[in-house]
Amino acid sequence: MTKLILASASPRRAQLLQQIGLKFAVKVSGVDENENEKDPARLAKRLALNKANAVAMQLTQGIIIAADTVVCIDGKLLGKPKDSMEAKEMLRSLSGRTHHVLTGVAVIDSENHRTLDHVETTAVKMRHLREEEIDGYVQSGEPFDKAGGYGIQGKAAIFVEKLDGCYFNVVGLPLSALCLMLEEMGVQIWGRS
Ligand SMILES: Cc1cn([C@H]2C[C@H](O)[C@@H](COP(=O)(O)OP(=O)(O)OP(=O)(O)O)O2)c(=O)[nH]c1=O
Repeated sequence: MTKLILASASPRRAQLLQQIGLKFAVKVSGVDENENEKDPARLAKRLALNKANAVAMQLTQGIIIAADTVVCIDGKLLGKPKDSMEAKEMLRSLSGRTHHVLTGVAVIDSENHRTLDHVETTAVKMRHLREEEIDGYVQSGEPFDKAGGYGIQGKAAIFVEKLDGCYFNVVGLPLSALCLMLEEMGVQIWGRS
């Protein structure tokens, strides 16, 4: 059976693959995420490809899965906040408005380097956030390893009013799109375990 390798340090991505019953190994790419690209979709795609390629180069067989999630509002990219002040600023900018979450996904067959990529976009509308809610949320520590400074799967669930698109894409891996890519790569999704 073809081996799957998740090129990610994100516990969320591992959990999402586990949720759909896939068995996989984890190999962290360690790629530098500082790319000089302002277009959100191009950035998410490039970083996903960089992560997948970095791991594919170290292997001779197996299908590599990598992803990168970015948050975008008013054409501005929001990465992971570096401190509380930045986390609060991000949340204030998302308050009462709709933003977009884009996840770039790359799937590479390390045997022949055949590559598939995809960018999935989800629109997320947050309700108005009161200043004390922003403070409390930032104090919880949840924002810091997450693009846009929030995790929809955690306490920030109560901030989300409406979502248009794939929920799992916001958490870090668009599962339905990913499975179509894996099938295109010849991976059988059902009956693997
Ligand atoms: C918007 C949002 C992002 N996130 C997370 C998903 C990603 O893990 C993270 C964005 O950072 P990424 O750089 O995409 O991923 P990562 O650094 O966590 O892991 P790796 O590069 O090794 O794969 O933000 C949530 O968990 N929930 C959310 O609601």
